[in-house]
Amino acid sequence: MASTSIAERRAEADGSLEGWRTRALAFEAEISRAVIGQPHVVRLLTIALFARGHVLLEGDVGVGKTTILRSVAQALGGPFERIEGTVDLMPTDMLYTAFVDDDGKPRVEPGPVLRHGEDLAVFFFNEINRARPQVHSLLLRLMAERSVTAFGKEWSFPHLQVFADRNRVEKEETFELPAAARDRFVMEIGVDTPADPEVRRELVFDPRFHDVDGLIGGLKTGVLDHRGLNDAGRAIQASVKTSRTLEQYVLGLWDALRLPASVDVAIEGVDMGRLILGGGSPRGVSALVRCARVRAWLEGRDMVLPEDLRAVFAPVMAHRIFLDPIYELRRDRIVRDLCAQVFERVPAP
Ligand SMILES: Nc1ncnc2c1ncn2[C@@H]1O[C@H](COP(=O)(O)OP(=O)(O)OP(=O)(O)O)[C@@H](O)[C@H]1O
Repeated sequence: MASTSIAERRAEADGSLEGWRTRALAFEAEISRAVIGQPHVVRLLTIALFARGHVLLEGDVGVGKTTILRSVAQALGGPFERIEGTVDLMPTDMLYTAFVDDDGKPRVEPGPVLRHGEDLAVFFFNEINRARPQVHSLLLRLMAERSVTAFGKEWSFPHLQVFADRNRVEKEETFELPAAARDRFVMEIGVDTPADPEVRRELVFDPRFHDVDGLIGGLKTGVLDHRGLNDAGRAIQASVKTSRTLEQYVLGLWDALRLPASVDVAIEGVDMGRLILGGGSPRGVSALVRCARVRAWLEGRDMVLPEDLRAVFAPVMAHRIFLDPIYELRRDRIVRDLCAQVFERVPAP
């Protein structure tokens, strides 16, 4: 135990990528103390953090989405703000609050995005599909440019990570995110109820999991320094290599997504010739490679392998595939089959 912590401290002290990796694994372990049965989701969120991309979590009601995102914010440390999506939320509510104070004077105070100045580390948008499109477009700018204009000046948030969640059950009074907005999320991660009966038993019978504030409050904070993530992310991208054959493989996967019939992908009840309206932008495919590099690094390698692409493929690519509207209702199953078959049909190096 003692020797691990000395090794950890040494790794921290040298500030190298190996030190960052040690801390990234400690970060995952910390989150997994509060969030059980979701190692896959925790790994994907860590990859997104180091790929410097925003994330949308989607799942049934009460599967722990909020708990996961709050745990990430707690373990990361740094200023954290959260807003609830509602139908009457105005874009300006993200930026400032106007009210009449005790002396009857009008006052304007910074809202959640501006409250911590430019050091904001995590902005969590709860139930994003309950907010109206005007709010989405401000969020979009914040995500794409990490900046907003308010109080007559430009604010930039160089360390900002946006997390959003939406439940996939309720469709009443909700506003779907436009395709362009979804493309700005580096990943969309599906969260399901854990399948393991032992994990389910713990979730239901262990009172620790009934008290979210206690659960999250018990986590260490500042396991990663949010101010160093941009540099660490850049160093990972520069140091993890892709071979020429792997690059060919990525281009092959990309082609297969755009023209699935060309590699004999067949999905029951689907006319493969008309299924795809748009399949993966260059932004999407470069996000795939960025995330695969981070995944390789977390696994202790400096070379991307096909398994790294496979690990991040669906969360990075699925939401960027645009289908003919007649298939939208069956989207989840179709896109899952499509991604799986693309991997089967395109020969890996
Ligand atoms: N895998 C998990 N690990 C730890 N706690 C969990 C897990 N899944 C569910 N919970 C517990 O279930 C409860 C509901 O979780 P939470 O509020 O995070 O769900 P949610 O998916 O955000 O729900 P909603 O869609 O209503 O916002 C909390 O008490 C939380 O601690």
